[in-house]
Amino acid sequence: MSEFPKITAGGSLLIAWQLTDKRVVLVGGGVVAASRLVHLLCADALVTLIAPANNLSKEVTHRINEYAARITWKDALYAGPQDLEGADMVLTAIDDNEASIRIWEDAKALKIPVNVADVPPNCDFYFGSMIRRGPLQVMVSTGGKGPKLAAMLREKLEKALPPETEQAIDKVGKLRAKLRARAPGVGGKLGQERMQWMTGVCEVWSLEDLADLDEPAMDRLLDAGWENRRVPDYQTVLGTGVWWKTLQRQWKEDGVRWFAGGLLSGVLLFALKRRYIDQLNHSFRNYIIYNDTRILMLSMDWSLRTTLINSNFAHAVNRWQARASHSASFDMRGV
Ligand SMILES: C[C@@]1(CC(=O)O)C2=NC(=C\c3[nH]c(c(CCC(=O)O)c3CC(=O)O)Cc3[nH]c(c(CC(=O)O)c3CCC(=O)O)/C=C3\N/C(=C\2)[C@@H](CCC(=O)O)[C@]3(C)CC(=O)O)/[C@H]1CCC(=O)O
Ligand SMILES: NC(=O)c1ccc[n+]([C@@H]2O[C@H](COP(=O)([O-])OP(=O)(O)OC[C@H]3O[C@@H](n4cnc5c(N)ncnc54)[C@H](O)[C@@H]3O)[C@@H](O)[C@H]2O)c1
Repeated sequence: MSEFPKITAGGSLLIAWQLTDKRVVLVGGGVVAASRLVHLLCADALVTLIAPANNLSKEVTHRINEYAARITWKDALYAGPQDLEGADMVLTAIDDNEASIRIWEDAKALKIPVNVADVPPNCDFYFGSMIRRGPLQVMVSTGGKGPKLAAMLREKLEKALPPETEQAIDKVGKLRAKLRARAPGVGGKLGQERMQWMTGVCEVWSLEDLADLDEPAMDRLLDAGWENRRVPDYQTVLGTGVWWKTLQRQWKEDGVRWFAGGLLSGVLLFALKRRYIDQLNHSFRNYIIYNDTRILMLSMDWSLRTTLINSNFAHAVNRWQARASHSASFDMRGV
């Protein structure tokens, strides 16, 4: 058994190719070309699109207009190697096999990396199924074995990503830039310390904590943490503000349940009040005193109480009994 990880050969090299302002020639104007165009524009490439006007897909037409500054459109069929001059990458997505093979050969002669959609032997690199969440990009590749499965797995992974992923990455990016401003330079002891400290923050702070970082909190984290070469936790950096944050988070997570719970308790309380409290209230207010005995009368209305107090008691009780017999429950207690 080796202490080093076992190598699984036969895969692809998955890399994040930097295409900003590099020239990419894309041949074809159908739906596949449209999806290639999206990937290229997301990577800030400069695109030369070669495709005749008569078969342009709606999306490709839309992109040409939307990104006029980034896309140079040649309304023509692929003409030969001169079309590839100065390109850093070539992509084809056309329904003409022979033309595809010619483009592949021309690109090879010019040593330009090329992808011929759906023709694995004519690809220096394959596309994969992509997740894009702000700065986060995930590519699922099955090494050409099952593109549809790749797309389905991508959907599963997408659902598994925590919602604060994007923000957390953005905030870490800002924090790292601030850290570099305080401790500039490449390599050396300072570089080691910087990396150790950043690693510590990422390990100690949850994605949610990181996503919550604002400018002042970043400065406090750097003042208290980096300057002393230690990693304070979220609570320490936020101070008393942590209570407010916790409340906000719980509201975000559980707000709907809180609201429903509140509503339910309200309704329950209201019902209870009507059923018991009102009755009690009523009974305590509606007593009469007869021969020094306080007589409580439940569910007795005000008019009857007034009658009882103001008139002959026996007469009133008779009236009350008459009412009680077909309406309220009653109770008479000496208190
Ligand atoms: C991931 C994705 C990215 C993209 O292209 O942007 C992509 N194909 C996608 C969809 C897709 N492609 C096909 C189907 C039909 C169902 C099926 O066959 O499964 C579906 C499903 C659908 O359409 O839903 C047909 C197909 N594709 C290739 C062949 C040729 C062959 O296998 O020999 C054939 C058969 C043609 C035939 O039978 O005649 C070849 C390639 N397709 C690749 C990428 C590369 C390897 C990716 C990997 O390693 O997984 C590779 C090698 C080269 C390349 O094109 O770069 C995109 C999903 C985007 C998304 O939705 O997320
Ligand atoms: N990898 C994938 O995800 C995937 C999925 C489906 C299809 N495909 C393959 O990709 C290719 C394109 O698919 P599509 O659905 O976009 O096709 P499509 O028929 O919609 O479009 C083909 C485009 O290529 C253009 N074209 C044809 N010959 C040309 C040439 N010599 N020069 C310049 N432009 C030319 C046409 O004018 C048209 O705009 C097909 O070979 C298809 O099998 C790949």
